[in-house]
Amino acid sequence: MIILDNISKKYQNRDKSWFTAVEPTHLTIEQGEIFGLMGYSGAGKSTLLRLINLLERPDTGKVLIDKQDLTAMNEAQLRQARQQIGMVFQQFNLLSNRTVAENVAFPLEIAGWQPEKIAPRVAECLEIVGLTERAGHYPAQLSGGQKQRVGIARALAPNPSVILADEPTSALDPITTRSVLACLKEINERFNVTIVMVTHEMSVIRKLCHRTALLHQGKLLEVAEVKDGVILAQSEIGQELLRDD
Ligand SMILES: Nc1ncnc2c1ncn2[C@@H]1O[C@H](COP(=O)(O)OP(=O)(O)OP(=O)(O)O)[C@@H](O)[C@H]1O
Repeated sequence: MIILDNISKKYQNRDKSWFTAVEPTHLTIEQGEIFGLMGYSGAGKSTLLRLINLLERPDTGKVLIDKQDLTAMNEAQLRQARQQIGMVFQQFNLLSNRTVAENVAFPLEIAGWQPEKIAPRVAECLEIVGLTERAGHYPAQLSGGQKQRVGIARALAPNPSVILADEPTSALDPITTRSVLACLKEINERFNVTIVMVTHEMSVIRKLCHRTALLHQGKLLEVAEVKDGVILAQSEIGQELLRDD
């Protein structure tokens, strides 16, 4: 369902030399999977995630989602295709001057939903994440876990087939992390939404993911299965990451 075909990304350093953040990578992520991207800091995890929805443009290769080639699209087509792809951020990225309900409504307004369809969809999404009671509150009045659940409701609102999550629980304590992971898992199971998630927390991969990619210095070392909460990594770096955990 998501095919990354030979994608790569370089950045230019201040001295004009080039730094490769993601080496040419081929990766297939199945519909309905919860797929992890793990690796040490600087491995290229966030860059790879942002290449999936073309927040970063790849230098080489193609990104195919549901057989649509995002890399071949013009801006208008890409805007349309991105409605299939929600995003959840480590620091939530909520609009502080909008209420919870207005935050969740935001992507629907941008996508041009008919006004009368927005309120019921917002109510539905807030119910899914357990925040119906907080609809009229502002982000500053919420706990970190509640803010992240608003972020998840916002990502879910346009009915995406894919949610990209960049360290969604890194700013949260262990108990709040558990409830946010349960929320993501429920969304995956109920709506068959594919979730691709960057995390440096092995426990998050163990609890949630079906498979995980292991990245190191911009290279995809392996794709490991997660079976009964055990990450079946074969590579040396994979073993090391698991030992350090
Ligand atoms: N916009 C940019 N310009 C220049 N270099 C960048 C840019 N974005 C990322 N990089 C570099 O690319 C490399 C990979 O970064 P990336 O954020 O993808 O890694 P990561 O695995 O997510 O790391 P972390 O766990 O620390 O967030 C890093 O060395 C980073 O400094």
